[in-house]
Amino acid sequence: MTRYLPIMLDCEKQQVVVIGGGAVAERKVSGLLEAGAVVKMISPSLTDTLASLVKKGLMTWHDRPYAPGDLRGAFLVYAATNDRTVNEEVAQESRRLGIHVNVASHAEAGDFITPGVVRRGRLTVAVSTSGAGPLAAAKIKNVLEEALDAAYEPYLDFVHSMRIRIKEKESSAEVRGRLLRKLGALDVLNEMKNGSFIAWSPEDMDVWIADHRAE
Ligand SMILES: C[C@@]1(CC(=O)O)c2cc3[nH]c(cc4nc(cc5[nH]c(cc(n2)[C@H]1CCC(=O)O)[C@@](C)(CC(=O)O)[C@@H]5CCC(=O)O)C(CC(=O)O)=C4CCC(=O)O)c(CCC(=O)O)c3CC(=O)O
Ligand SMILES: NC(=O)C1=CN([C@@H]2O[C@H](COP(=O)(O)OP(=O)(O)OC[C@H]3O[C@@H](n4cnc5c(N)ncnc54)[C@H](O)[C@@H]3O)[C@@H](O)[C@H]2O)C=CC1
Repeated sequence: MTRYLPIMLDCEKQQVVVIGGGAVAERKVSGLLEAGAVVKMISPSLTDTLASLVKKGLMTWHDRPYAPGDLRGAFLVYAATNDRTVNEEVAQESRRLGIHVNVASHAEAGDFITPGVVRRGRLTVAVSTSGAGPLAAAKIKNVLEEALDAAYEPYLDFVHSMRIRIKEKESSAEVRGRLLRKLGALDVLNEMKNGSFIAWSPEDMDVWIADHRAE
């Protein structure tokens, strides 16, 4: 069994080449655009949704089959045609160029796979079965979708602003560490869940910081 390394990759403004324009490519593109990637698709046909993304200028499309040379300059590659041989060729060219590649038809030919994803603002939960059962991954994802409260989004926005403020204000690593640990223990998530949370002003944040600097 391949033990994949889960990492969070910053794809903002990075060019990603997707070969094939069917239902699978459409799903991969939706995740890529959400992550701010610049998508270039090469395929002799497109789903209606992909065609409308092209029309809106949200991705580019080359209306032809894959040809060697198409992957040059890519940050990542997705081989998502319904032709295993073509996907294989795409994987080989990616390898030669040292670009990581995802192969939709037979994952083992590529070197990364796509997890099911749940997002709540800054929170990302990714589910993978290491390729054992994509539908099982989707079902587990749905369980998490139900379980993860919408309040995680404002909660993490709050944690983020507090963390930035603490890092700006505190030059001592020891005090900073103490404050960040106390921030982690602050129970504002429940207040957000039950609607009793009152937003903190920058002054409120500074008062909390001053009150919690000491051991
Ligand atoms: C290995 C992986 C590689 C990759 O795609 O990156 C892969 C591979 C393959 N999937 C196949 C089939 C299906 N995949 C789905 C759905 C999803 N597949 C996804 C991921 C992955 N699929 C990666 C592993 C993830 C993990 O670790 O668990 C999800 C989670 C994420 C996403 O795609 O965005 C998304 C659900 C998202 C959601 O709903 O939220 C459905 C259901 C549907 O289409 O509705 C079916 C049909 C039912 C079935 O076959 O089970 C086939 C067989 C092709 C054939 O032989 O015909 C292969 C090829 C192979 O097994 O090598
Ligand atoms: N990884 C995953 O999540 C899943 C993978 N699959 C696999 O992925 C493959 C693709 O699935 P779908 O998108 O549903 O197929 P599809 O038949 O809807 O789309 C295939 C696309 O590839 C294009 N294509 C064909 N030859 C090409 C070439 N030489 N160059 C560029 N583009 C080319 C077609 O024009 C079409 O747009 C399936 O054959 C299956 O093996 C299927 C389901 C889920």
